[in-house]
Amino acid sequence: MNDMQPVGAVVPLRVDIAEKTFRSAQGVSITALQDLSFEVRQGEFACLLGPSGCGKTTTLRILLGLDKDFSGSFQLPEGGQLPEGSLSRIAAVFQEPTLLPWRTVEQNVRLALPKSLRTKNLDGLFDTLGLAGMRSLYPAELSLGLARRAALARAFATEPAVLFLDEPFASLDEQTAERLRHLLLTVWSARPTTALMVTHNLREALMLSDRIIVLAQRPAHVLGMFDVRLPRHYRNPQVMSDLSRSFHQKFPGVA
Ligand SMILES: Nc1ncnc2c1ncn2[C@@H]1O[C@H](COP(=O)(O)OP(=O)(O)OP(=O)(O)O)[C@@H](O)[C@H]1O
Repeated sequence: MNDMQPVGAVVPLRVDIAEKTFRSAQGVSITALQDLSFEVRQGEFACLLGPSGCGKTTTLRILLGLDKDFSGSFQLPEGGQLPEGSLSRIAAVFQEPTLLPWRTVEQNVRLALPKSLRTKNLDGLFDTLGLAGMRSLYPAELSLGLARRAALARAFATEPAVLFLDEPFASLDEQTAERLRHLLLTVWSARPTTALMVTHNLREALMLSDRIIVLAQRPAHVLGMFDVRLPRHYRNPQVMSDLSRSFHQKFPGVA
């Protein structure tokens, strides 16, 4: 667990999805999730790790309220100190940064805020993410890495109770991805909100997580948990290699 006091959440993220089946017009059914149950504790950073096509994105879409056609239930973190006028307790970062092309970086971030907070001081957040000099640029002027940073800034600016990330560093070169992982940790550690990130990168999961939720092949259900109860600054290359070995002993053939 992180050392900082978690903020913004007083209940865990609790997921109990009995079943999610996609049905095509031709009558073909694909059951993506079955008996998927797990919990992410308050202020914890968890990763959902599983093979391609097992149902990770489907799970996030349900938790984000984008797909209501499933059986089961879930509970999102709530409560805590909501900034006055705040609308959203949920923030999400996707593979595609989904920035509005006709708005600057700063406008993209501020538009995610409730009206009463649009003038909030964001200097610290932009500085932390290395975006201080990019605030007036338009998305088309940004590299992919910078656009992902802007998407992170937009998510953290809202001070969410829960943060969902769906492979936010996919399709970046490894050096850029690594820099962004460190930036994500820095900005998250300043205000550790409950976070659930989808990845199929074990190293990334071991570096970022308090806990890894390991999913089986489709239909997704939990194979087991791997807790990384070690402060992140101790996770040097040797420790990471030991963690990776322990993970493979516990989950042979996964990742
Ligand atoms: N709208 C849809 N209609 C039909 N099948 C779908 C739909 N969306 C997803 N699926 C199927 O559900 C299964 C789970 O998909 P999902 O995208 O959740 O997997 P994933 O674990 O996120 O994969 P990846 O790691 O490759 O992104 C896959 O077999 C996929 O083909």
